[in-house]
Amino acid sequence: MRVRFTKMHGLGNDFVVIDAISQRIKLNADKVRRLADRRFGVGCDQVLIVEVPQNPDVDFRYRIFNADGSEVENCGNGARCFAKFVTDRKLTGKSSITVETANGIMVLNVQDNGEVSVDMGAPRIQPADLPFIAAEQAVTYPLPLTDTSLEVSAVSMGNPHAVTLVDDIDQAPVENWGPQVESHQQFPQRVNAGFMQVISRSEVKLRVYERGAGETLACGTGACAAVVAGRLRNLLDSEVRVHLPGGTLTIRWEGSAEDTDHSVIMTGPAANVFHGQVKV
Ligand SMILES: N[C@H](CCC[C@H](N)C(=O)O)C(=O)O
Repeated sequence: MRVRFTKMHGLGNDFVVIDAISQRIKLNADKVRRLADRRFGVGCDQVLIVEVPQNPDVDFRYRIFNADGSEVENCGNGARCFAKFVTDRKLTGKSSITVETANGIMVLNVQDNGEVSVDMGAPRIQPADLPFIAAEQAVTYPLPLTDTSLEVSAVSMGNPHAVTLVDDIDQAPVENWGPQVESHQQFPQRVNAGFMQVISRSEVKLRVYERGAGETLACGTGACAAVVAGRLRNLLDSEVRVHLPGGTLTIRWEGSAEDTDHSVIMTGPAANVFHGQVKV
């Protein structure tokens, strides 16, 4: 079956986006892996499928699949690209769009300058929310690796994140620590591994070894989780510029360790790369 798609990216975190409203598509993990393959397929970090919502009060549903074929709960850069996709293709005339994902309902605002601001909802920091196996909830947890032990913060943005502070992001052994954290036995559903260098109370550098995709040039939920982790440790103010290898996101969160029930607001760009058709 031939399917129309749009290749997009959010700060270099790249996606194959498919309109499953005006075309029929049946995907399975093998087909996702083939689509995402950078040699045998189109190539991307995640595949995003735009669908009719199940909830009549919501504008769209969108599903998120990692390059390894796993379906996941949330994707920050993907949400911004989804908003640009449905706007550009006139699937909606709204600039404030509601969308349901496996994690719940989000509101996305397409701004005049083309950037998209997303209410990512409130973070969850109970270990069971990730899930993360820990004796009790804490701001940081020791996480033994083969040749060292990290101190991680555990934050769910609907999807799980383990955030580690590093002194120098460029020297951090992400290719060694990332896979060990991602598949650590204390994370039964695996985890996205974030490595954050704090520059100031309003600026950080971040690299993310993503669950199911490896190190990406940017991770939206990872940037949200990193700011939450930084605020739980009282290192960051409520608005932070997060510098990722692919570019910068602005993250706002008014919450604290005492009161996490505040939405994280992520703002950043979304870009088209090309349109195409592919046999799936
Ligand atoms: N790898 C993530 C999903 C994609 C998240 C990322 N691309 C973002 O922008 O948030 C996970 O397995 O939870």
